[in-house]
Parts: sequence; structure tokens; C-alpha cells
Amino acid sequence: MAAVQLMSCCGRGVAVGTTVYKRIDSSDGLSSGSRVASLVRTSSLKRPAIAPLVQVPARRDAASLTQSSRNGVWCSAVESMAASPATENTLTFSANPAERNEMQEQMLKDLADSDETKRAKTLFNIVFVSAEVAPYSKTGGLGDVCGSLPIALAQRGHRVMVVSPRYMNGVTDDMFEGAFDCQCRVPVTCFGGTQEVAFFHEFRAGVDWVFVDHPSYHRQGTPYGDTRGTFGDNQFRFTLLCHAACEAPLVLALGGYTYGDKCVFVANDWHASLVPVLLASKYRRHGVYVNSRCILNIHNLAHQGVEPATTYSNLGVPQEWYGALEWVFPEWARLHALDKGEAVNHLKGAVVTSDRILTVSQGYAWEITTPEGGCGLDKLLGSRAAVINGITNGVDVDDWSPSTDRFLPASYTAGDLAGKVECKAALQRELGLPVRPDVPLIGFIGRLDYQKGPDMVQEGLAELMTDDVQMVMLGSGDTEMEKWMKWAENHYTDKFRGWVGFSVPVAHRITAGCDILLMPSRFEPCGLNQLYAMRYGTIPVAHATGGLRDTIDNYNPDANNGQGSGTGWTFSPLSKAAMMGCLWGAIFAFRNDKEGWARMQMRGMEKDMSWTRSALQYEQVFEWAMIDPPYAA
Ligand SMILES: Nc1ncnc2c1ncn2[C@@H]1O[C@H](COP(=O)(O)OP(=O)(O)O[C@H]2O[C@H](CO)[C@@H](O)[C@H](O)[C@H]2O)[C@@H](O)[C@H]1O
Repeated sequence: MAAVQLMSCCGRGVAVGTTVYKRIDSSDGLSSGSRVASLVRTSSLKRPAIAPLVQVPARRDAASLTQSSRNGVWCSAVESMAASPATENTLTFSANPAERNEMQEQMLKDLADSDETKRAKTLFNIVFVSAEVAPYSKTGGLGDVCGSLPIALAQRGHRVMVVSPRYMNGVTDDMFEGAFDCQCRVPVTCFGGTQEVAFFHEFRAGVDWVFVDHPSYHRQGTPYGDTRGTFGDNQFRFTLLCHAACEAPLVLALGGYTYGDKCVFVANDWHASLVPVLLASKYRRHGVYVNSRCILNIHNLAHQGVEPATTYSNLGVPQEWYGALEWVFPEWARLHALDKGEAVNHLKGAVVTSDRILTVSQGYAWEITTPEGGCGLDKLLGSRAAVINGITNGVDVDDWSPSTDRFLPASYTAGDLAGKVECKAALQRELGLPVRPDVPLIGFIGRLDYQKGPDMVQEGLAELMTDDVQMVMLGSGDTEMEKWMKWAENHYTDKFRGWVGFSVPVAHRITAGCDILLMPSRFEPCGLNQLYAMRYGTIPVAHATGGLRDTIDNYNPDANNGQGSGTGWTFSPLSKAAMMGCLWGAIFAFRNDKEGWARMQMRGMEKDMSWTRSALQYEQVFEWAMIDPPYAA
């Protein structure tokens, strides 16, 4: 067992009503919330070096103690920590928040490398709240994470509930067939009336999957919109979700027992951001949820749920809490002279009121505190740096394993890659490309939007197509980009394919059949496709940002006495020249360094990407959250 040090988390006292600024890019048509595309630039970011630390005996620092209105709660949490042999209660202190944060990251790394036993020593009632959950509803990585991390935590002995909407005509409505009506109706007062929500429940893989039912979730389309664009009432739909999620642990007797009011909530992205606000403003004033904590998990800071200030009174949050969600645009972003720029920002509300904040990689945890990556929230997040951590996502190994993947024509393992050759040939056939094992096949999978950088592919394609290579792009979103993919397909008939749409089976086949996966993301909180690619022996070539920089080790053919090291390539800055230079290097290695390539594939395939590794780190953060008192104004 690794020596795990706990530190005092004294990052509270963030001013409610802090004014922060952001610019809205109104072209956001894919997922709801607002995007701050033009403010995000991470390519040149460098992380600070780890600073030396001073250790002092276990104690709680004075600043936190004076803010603690409930010392009893704090004491019992600490006592339970002391009783837990999973951790050593050595509190470590550094005056500098950046140093404290670096120290926490080191602890999490140590923990991930440790050989923990399967069952957690301290068990929690955990409630995930998310707008999407795979396989029931998925438009991207948020769904993947909320569909698999809860299972890993349940396998470690925790009682885990996941609350998300029951999208009857969404992506996969028949997926909800296994969920039954709990016969429990809850009134939610918001948006000028009382809405009745119902709960459906399925117990699967050790997890209570709870689906909130309301007519606003029944319409056709994705969780966020349809062919006409983003739904106009998403603020209402996700406000309902948050209210319902706060009620679920109290009212649903799942397996005979409610979860009760001692839970750890994990609120994912802006859609779940009212959860910590409601816990603090609505429940704790009545003595409910005083033993609970809420962790905000940021998968994508660019979507914040910004709406006009006048909508605040609709949210069912007490009037005096307006400051928590208050958001003021800078003058240059206002529409006219009378526009005061006043808005509410759901994600900001959660940054202020949650007990701890997580992001899905360590690199991104730091980037969001910088002006380039903070999407206007960097100062506020910086003020909470002492409670921010990054935990790299895992991979659902049941879904994403080349040896068992049901979508592939052939299976393979790190020890025998013959099946991968078959997968490549089958993919080339499926796409109508010449079936040639010798030609490098390059893939791109992802939403066609600013974040994922499909325009970088567009910029580089003409140069790439001068060589003897093949490329396939899978994605949907920006209609101009979709049209361009079709144009490119007609223009480079024997070399390029553009698959417009969302298809999980095709994504699996591209991941397995390609030699190289290109990811020119402008920013990437974690990124799952590079993890899937490495697991499938496909080499990632990616922009060095966020989780991509954290998870891809650059190839060095000369390291380890010529055995080589690394699992792919990353490039910086995000420019056509840097991307193409990197891609040419990868193509050269594919053609001329076959043995080195095979060893690189092997290293990627053998990497431990399991969720168990991340689950251990989540547990540590839950324990840290329990040390401090809950947020209270
Ligand atoms: N057209 C298509 N057809 C089929 N499948 C498709 C598809 N387009 C995308 N996908 C799939 O959707 C998932 C997307 O994963 P990403 O990591 O890119 O997440 P995303 O950016 O949505 O979410 C955010 O949350 C996740 C999870 O935390 C972070 O990894 C990420 O950096 C952050 O931006 C992958 O499983 C991918 O295969």
C-alpha cells in the first residue's frame, strides 16, 4: 500500500458573486451551453515545476477552522479517516496553493501506482448526476465516463447511483427498456410552476441507474438538440434534472433502502451544476445534506450554461443566492448601450459552491486556471486551486478491447496482431478504398467543432494527399465541415473518405483498422480516442494539450538501448506546419521502422488504462472532501 498523505484543504471562502467575464460564441450548435471558443488557446502552455514542500504534523489550519460552522461534522469525518487503514493521516502543509496542488497531484499519482486491494477501505454512498450516460444516452466522452466510472466504483464496494434523464426518443430509447417505474413522483417548483417528475430504475453491473422522467425529455433528437439546433429550453430541462437528483437519494428506496442524506455527489459539467447550489441553499438550511459533499467534475469548461439574468428567478434557488450564479459580460461583449451584460452562469455557480473540483486530466486541471484555458473562469478557479485535482479518465475495457470487440471482423491481442491486419483490410473494403496493407491509413473521429480541430485536417489535407496515404474522417456537427468532407471524398476518390454521422460501430472499426489516429484538438480536457487508439495498436498523433499531452509519450526510437520508448507523437504549437511535420515523421516510421513501430504498438496496448486505477484516485478525493465542512454561505 502506498503511503498516502492527506493535506488540509483550506481553499474555501470564494466570494459569492465574483464577477468573471466570458465571450459567447453563438455558433454552438451541438451540445447545449455556451462556448468560449475564441478565448481558448492552450498550445503553448507549460506546466510549472513541482516545488519543494514543508511537512508539519497532522492538524487543520486555522483558516479552515474559523470557517467551519460544524466542527462536529469535521471531527467525525476525521475520525472515520483515522479509523481507515487505507490512508495515513499525515496532513501536509504548504503556504503556497500552487505547491499544495502539486503535492496533491503527486499523492494521486502515488496512489494510482499503488497496489491497492480490490475493496475500498472507506465506503461511500455516491450519486453521479449527468446529462448523458452510456449506453443509455451518449453523444460523447461525458456519456462514456458516466457509464463506466460508476461501475468501477461499485466494484470497489461503494453504493453508487447515477441520475440522468430518460430520453424516450433520444439516441437510443429502447435502451431504457430495462428500467422500471419506481412509482415515486416528486413535485419540483421552478419556472413559475410545479412540475412533476417520475423516476425509473435499473440495477445493472452493481449500479443504481436512475432515470428522471418528464415530458421535456421525450422529444426526438440528442440529449441537447435536434436537426434544427440546440433546444431552447435546456436550462429548464437540466434545472429539473438537478432538483430531481437532489431528491432521489432521499425518496427512492432502491433495493429496500434509501441512500439517505450522507452522500458524495459528483456533478458533471454545467448540466448538473445546480446540484451543489441547491444542496447549499435549499437543503442545508433545513439540516439536510449537512453530512454530504459535492464534487464538480469538469469534462469541458467551454460549455457553462449561460442564460439571461432574468431567468434566475426560474431556477428554484432562493433569491439571496443570486450572487453564486451572477455573471457579467465585459463591455465589448454587450449587444448595445443599454445592455448591462448581466447573466447567470450555472457552471460558475458550481465552481463557487462545490466542495472540491475535479477535471479529467492533471494537465487540464492546471490549464483551466490560466487565461488561455480558463474560458473566463480562470481567476475564480485559480482562487480555488487548493481544492482542484485532475484524474485521468480510464477506458471501459469491456467495451473497448480488441480481443472481445463485437464490432470488429477479427479479434487480436498485443501478442498477436494478425487480426489488426484483417481489420484494416475490412475497413478499407467497407469504405471502398483500395485494400492495401502497405499504405498508411490515418483516422479522425470526433465532433466537427472548434475544439476538435477538423479545420486543421482541412488545412493539411491537400499536402497529405500528395503522398501515398489513405485517410478516413468520422464525425458530425458543423454543416460546412460536413459538406467539405463530402467534397474531399469526391475529390480524392481513392484516398479519402468522410463518414458524416454518429456511429459507434464505425468508430470501433476505424480505431482498430487505422494505423494512425490524428487528433489536432485545440484543447482536450482528457480525450478518450487516443486511449482507445493505443489500446487497439493504433498510434496517436495529437496536439500537445490537456489530457493528450498527459497520456501520450513521445516516440523515441533510441531510448532503452535501442528498444525505443513512447506510444505516439504530440506536436506544438497547433499549426499546419507542426501537425504535418509530426504526421510525416509518423508515416516515415510506419514505412521504415517496422520493428520500432510494432514495439510502440505493444507499449500502448499494454498500458494500464483501467477505470480501477482512476477509481482509487476518486476515492482519495472523496476522502479529502469529507475532511472539510460542506460549503455553506
Ligand atoms: N461521430 C462519432 N461517431 C461515433 N462515436 C463518436 C463520434 N464522435 C465522437 N465519438 C465518440 O464519442 C467519444 C468522444 O470522446 P471525447 O474524449 O472526444 O469526448 P468529448 O469531447 O465529447 O467530451 C469531453 O469529456 C470527455 C470525458 O471526460 C473528455 O475526454 C474530453 O476531453 C472532453 O472534451 C468517444 O467515445 C468517441 O469515439
